[in-house]
Amino acid sequence: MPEPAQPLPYLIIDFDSTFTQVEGLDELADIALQGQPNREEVVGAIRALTDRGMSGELNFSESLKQRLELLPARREHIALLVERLKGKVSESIIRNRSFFERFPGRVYIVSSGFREFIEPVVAEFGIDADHVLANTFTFDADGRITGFDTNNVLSRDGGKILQLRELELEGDVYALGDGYTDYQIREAGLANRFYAFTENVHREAVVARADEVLPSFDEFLYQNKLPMTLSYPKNRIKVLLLENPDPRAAEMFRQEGYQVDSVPGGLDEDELVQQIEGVSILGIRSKTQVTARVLEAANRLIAVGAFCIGTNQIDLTGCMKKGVAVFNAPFSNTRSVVELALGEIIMLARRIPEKSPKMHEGEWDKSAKGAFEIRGKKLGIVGYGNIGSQLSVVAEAVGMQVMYYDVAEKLQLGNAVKCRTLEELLRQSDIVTLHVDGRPANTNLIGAAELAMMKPGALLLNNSRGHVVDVPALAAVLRSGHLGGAAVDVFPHEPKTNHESFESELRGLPNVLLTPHIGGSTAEAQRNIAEFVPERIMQYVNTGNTQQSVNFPNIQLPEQQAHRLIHIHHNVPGVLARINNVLAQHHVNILGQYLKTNEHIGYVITDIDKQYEQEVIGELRKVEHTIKFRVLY
Ligand SMILES: NC(=O)c1ccc[n+]([C@@H]2O[C@H](COP(=O)([O-])OP(=O)(O)OC[C@H]3O[C@@H](n4cnc5c(N)ncnc54)[C@H](O)[C@@H]3O)[C@@H](O)[C@H]2O)c1
Ligand SMILES: O=C(O)CC[C@@H](O)C(=O)O
Repeated sequence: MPEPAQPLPYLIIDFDSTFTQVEGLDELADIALQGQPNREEVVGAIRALTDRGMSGELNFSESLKQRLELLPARREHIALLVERLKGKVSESIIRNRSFFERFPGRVYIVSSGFREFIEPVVAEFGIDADHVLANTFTFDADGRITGFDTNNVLSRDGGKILQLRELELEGDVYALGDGYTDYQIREAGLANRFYAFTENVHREAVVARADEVLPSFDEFLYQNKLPMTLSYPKNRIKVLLLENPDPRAAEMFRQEGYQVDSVPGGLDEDELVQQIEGVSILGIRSKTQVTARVLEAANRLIAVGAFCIGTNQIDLTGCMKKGVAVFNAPFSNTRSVVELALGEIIMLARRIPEKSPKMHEGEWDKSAKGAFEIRGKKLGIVGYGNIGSQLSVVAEAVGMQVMYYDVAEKLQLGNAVKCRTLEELLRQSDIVTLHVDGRPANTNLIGAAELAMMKPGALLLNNSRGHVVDVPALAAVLRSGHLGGAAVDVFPHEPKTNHESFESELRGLPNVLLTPHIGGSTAEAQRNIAEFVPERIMQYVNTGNTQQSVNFPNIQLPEQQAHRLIHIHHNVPGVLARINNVLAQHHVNILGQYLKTNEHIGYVITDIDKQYEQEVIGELRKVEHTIKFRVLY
C-alpha cells in the first residue's frame, strides 16, 4: 500500500449525498411522515427543494427554511434517522473506513445538514465531533423541530465559505462534495481543489465546475496516492459489451462500479482493434472474432466474457499467453437449444416449413404426404455433450430411439445407444442432429460424403456451428430430394447486425427451416447468461478465482486473508522459486500459496501478511517471464 504524501491535505467532505448516499432531511421527512396519507407529496416537495438548493438554483437559506417548514419531525425521529443513515453510508467511504480511522485530524465534515444526525454517523469512522461543522435544530418544549439555529454560520447563504474562513486551515485544502455550495469553497479561494463526488448523484452544474470528478472515494485516494482498500479504483475498469447481451449484464458491471460502454451488433476486426484500447473487460457473443491482432491492440485487457456457450470465435491460446482469462456460460442456454431442436424435429417431420408459407398465401394443401410421427424414429445425436445428452433424455421421453456418436467417451443416458463411428450413426438415423463444439477440426464434418451416407428422406439439424456443415453440399442433397428436410440455425457467414441481409444457398429450398442463430435466444437463457458471465469475471477480478475459465488453469481459492499477490507467468522452470526468493529476502510471511499450470502459463496466488515493504511489489513485477502481476489489498 503506498505511503501518503506528507503532509496530507485537509479534506473538507460534504455529508448529504456524499458521505452518505442520501439527503438527511429527505430521509427525516420520510420517517416523520410514516403512515400519513400526504407522505409522498411532502417528501417529494422537500426533495425538490433540496435539489434546487444543491444545484445552486435556490439560495441555500431559503431552501433550508422552506424545507423545515414542511417537515413535521420530532426529536425522537432523529434516533431512527441515525440508524437509517448508518446503513446508507456511501459504499466507497465504507470500503475505505481505515483511511478515516488513520487520518481523523485531516478530515472535516462540513455540511449544511444537521449535527444531530451527522455526528453519530461519522463517529463510527473515527471522526470526532469537533471535526463536524454543521447546522443545529431548534425544538419546542414538546420536542418538535421548529427550525434551525440562525446564529450558526452554516445556516446562511455562503455558509460553507464563512465556516472555512473561521477554520483558518493552513496548507493544502481539498473540498469534496456533490453540491454547488461545496464548489463555492474553491471559488472563494478557500480550497486548492474541488472534487465533484458523483457516486450517489451527478449534478451537471457542479461537475462542470470541478477540478476532478470522483465516481468514488477510491478514485480520490488513487489520484492522490493515498492508502486505499482496493488496489485499483473500480471506476477505472472499462467494460465494452458487444452484440447486445441482456441489459442485466451492463447493470451488474455498473453496480460493481465499472464503466460500461455498449455497441449494438458486432464489430469487425478493424473496428474492434480501434475500440479495444483501454478496455479491461470485453463482452461478446458468437459473432465477434477476438484475434491475435485484436489482442495486440488490447493494452489493458484482463478478461473476455463470451455471453454464450461457444468460444471458437476467440483466440483462447493468444488470450492465455497475454494473461487474459476467458469465461463463458457453458450451460445457461442448453435447455433453450434442446427445446428448439425438439420443436424442429416435429416441424420437419410434418413438413410445416412448406405448409405454413402456403397458408399465408391462401393455399389449402391438406395432405399426409411425407409427414410422419417422431415416435419410434431413430434420432442420431452427433456430439453428446451438455446439449446432446439433454436432448437425448427429452427425445426418449417422447418415444424416440436415441443413438449418439462422440469423439470422447460419454456416459450413456437412458436407453441411448452409442455408435462407434459417425458413419454407423448416419446410416441408421431417421433424423441426425449436430451438437459438436466449434473446434477448427470440425469444419465440414458433414460434407457430401457424409450426406450421401444418410438414409433417403432423412432429416438433418444443425444448431451447433455454421462451419460444421458444407452448406453447398447440403443444398444439393435437399434439391435432389435425397434428404427430406433440414433445420439450420447457424451459418458459416452470419450477418453482423439485424440490418444486414442474409445470404445462403439454403434460401428457398423445400422443407428447410432457417432460423437466425437463435438456439440460445430465450428470455430465460439470456438472463441466466447475463448474470453468470459477469459473476465469474468479477470474482476473477476481485479474488483471482479462475473457476470455470475456459483458458486459464482453474483454481478455486479460499477467502482472502490479508494481501493477495496474483502472478501470471510463462510456464518455464524456476518462476515460483524466484517469486518465493523475493518474498524470503524481504522477510514476507506467506499465509498460503496456490499454483496451477498448463502447457503455456503458470498461475500462482500468494496470500501474504499485511506488513511488507513497497519494494517487494516492484521486484515481483520484475521477475523474469512475468506476464501479468497484480495485488489485491
Ligand atoms: N444455436 C445456438 O444458438 C447455440 C446455442 C448454444 C450452443 N451452441 C453450440 O452447440 C454446440 C454444443 O454445445 P454444448 O454445450 O453441448 O457443448 P459441449 O462441449 O458440452 O459438447 C460438445 C460435444 O461434442 C463432442 N465432439 C466434438 N467434436 C466432435 C466430433 N467431430 N464428433 C463427435 N463428437 C464431437 C465433444 O466431445 C463434446 O462432447 C457448440 O458448438 C455450441 O457452440 C449453439
Ligand atoms: O447468442 C449467441 O450469440 C450464441 C449462441 C450460441 O451459439 C452459443 O454458443 O451459446
